[in-house]
Amino acid sequence: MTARTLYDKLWDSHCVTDLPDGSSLLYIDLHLLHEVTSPQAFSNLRRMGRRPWRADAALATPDHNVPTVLRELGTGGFDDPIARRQVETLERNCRDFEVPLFPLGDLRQGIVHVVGPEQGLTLPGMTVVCGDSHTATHGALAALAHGIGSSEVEHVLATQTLRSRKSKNMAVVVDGPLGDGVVAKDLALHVIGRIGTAGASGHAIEFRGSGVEALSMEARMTLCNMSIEAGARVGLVAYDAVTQAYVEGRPFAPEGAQWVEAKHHWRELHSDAGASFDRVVEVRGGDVAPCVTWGTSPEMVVPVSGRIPHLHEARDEVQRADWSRALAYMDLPAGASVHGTPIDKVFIGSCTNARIEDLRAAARVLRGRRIDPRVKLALAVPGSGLVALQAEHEGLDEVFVAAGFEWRAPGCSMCLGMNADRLQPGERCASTSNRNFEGRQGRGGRTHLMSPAMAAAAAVAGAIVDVREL
Ligand SMILES: CC(C)[C@H](C(=O)O)[C@@H](O)C(=O)O
Ligand code: SF4
Repeated sequence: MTARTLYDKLWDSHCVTDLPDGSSLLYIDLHLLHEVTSPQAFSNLRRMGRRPWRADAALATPDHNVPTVLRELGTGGFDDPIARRQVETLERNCRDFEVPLFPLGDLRQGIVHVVGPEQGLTLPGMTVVCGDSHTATHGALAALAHGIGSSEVEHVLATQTLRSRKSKNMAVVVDGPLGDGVVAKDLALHVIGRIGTAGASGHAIEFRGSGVEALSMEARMTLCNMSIEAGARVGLVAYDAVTQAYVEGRPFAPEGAQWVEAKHHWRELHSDAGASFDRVVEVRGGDVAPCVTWGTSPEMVVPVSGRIPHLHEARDEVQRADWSRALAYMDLPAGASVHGTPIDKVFIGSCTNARIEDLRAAARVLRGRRIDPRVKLALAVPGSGLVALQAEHEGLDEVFVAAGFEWRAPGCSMCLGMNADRLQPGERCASTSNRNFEGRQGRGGRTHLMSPAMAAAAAVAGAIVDVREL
């Protein structure tokens, strides 16, 4: 048998049939839903008199537009009528269609991409979809996971299958461990800086090599989460002892004889020796530095000791125009160093960096320190109620609050401008999220993407600094 990649194996084991137009029908094991991309799907089902094919293979939780303070319906936080209606609609749809829901107030509620793995709903070898591009996150567990559109949400609900086209295989091979103070977020930004935001278009990325094997599950999720920012729909990491240890004992993970059998199957979830990749990108782990974006795309990124490029360094006219526009929007001069750029707000959260390890990393920097008076607002937003509980158990909330941060309730929060947590026009934010396009965190807001420890360091310094020097 020919050697197959992990992606090939996952594809083959879920392909129901190949269709005449070159696409295939894939069986979907887990369907995650949130309030923004599901209403239309449910209302179409209702109109057509259809029921979900397997409601128990779905899980819904509100995340994008939930307030992170005063969350009860009827209190001040929920003053946006559209947001409120979407959350109420999700609750009603889940009730009517018998789809399991972790509602607001449930300790298990949170950002879907934090909740799925945390609950053991996302398991190795599965296909996982959600009406959300950052579904790639779940690929860290050796699952074939990607975002789908609203009409596909309806299709998956009705049939438990998805029409899909196979991507090419790409390997990002990380040789050797990351240096001290350098984390998966830096690696993701480093790779995107090298290959660009379209660099992995049409490919499924498998992150591999000793530098990836050394990463924790949380870190692997951060890495896969940002595959979409490199143009890939899918990010993957092979199953190994780290995956097994993470999954074991989670609420929905298999138990007893099923656990033993599952482990046996999961052992195959890696690319065969000799499997060929259409594209290979090699990174030396030790070459990666803490990274910070300076522009309005994740590829506009430099090491924190680096400087913003000069316009004449652009590869062509198109890039020059993009850089010029980005610099005007960000109000930064070409050629300047990013180090020392003053910031107004700090956001530690999102499906990229709101897991327990991320909060621990930020708290380690903040312990015994205060945020700089120039910082108007610093938010720490755990990715789920259970992450919050764990953090509180470890006293991390107290570290954040003592440093001057606000400790908020779980949701997407300031990752995107869909709830009350926003930047004001012109404000500059050190953010652990994944997107920095114009207006992403609020109209006129300026985003600098970085790791949790770097964001914490920026909060303390009131400016972008290298966490390793703090
Ligand atoms: C709202 C949702 C469809 C969107 C996505 O697909 O990614 C959001 O999560 C984002 O990060 O921009
Ligand atoms: S945290 Fe941000 S990136 Fe993740 S799902 Fe929410 S809005 Fe999208």
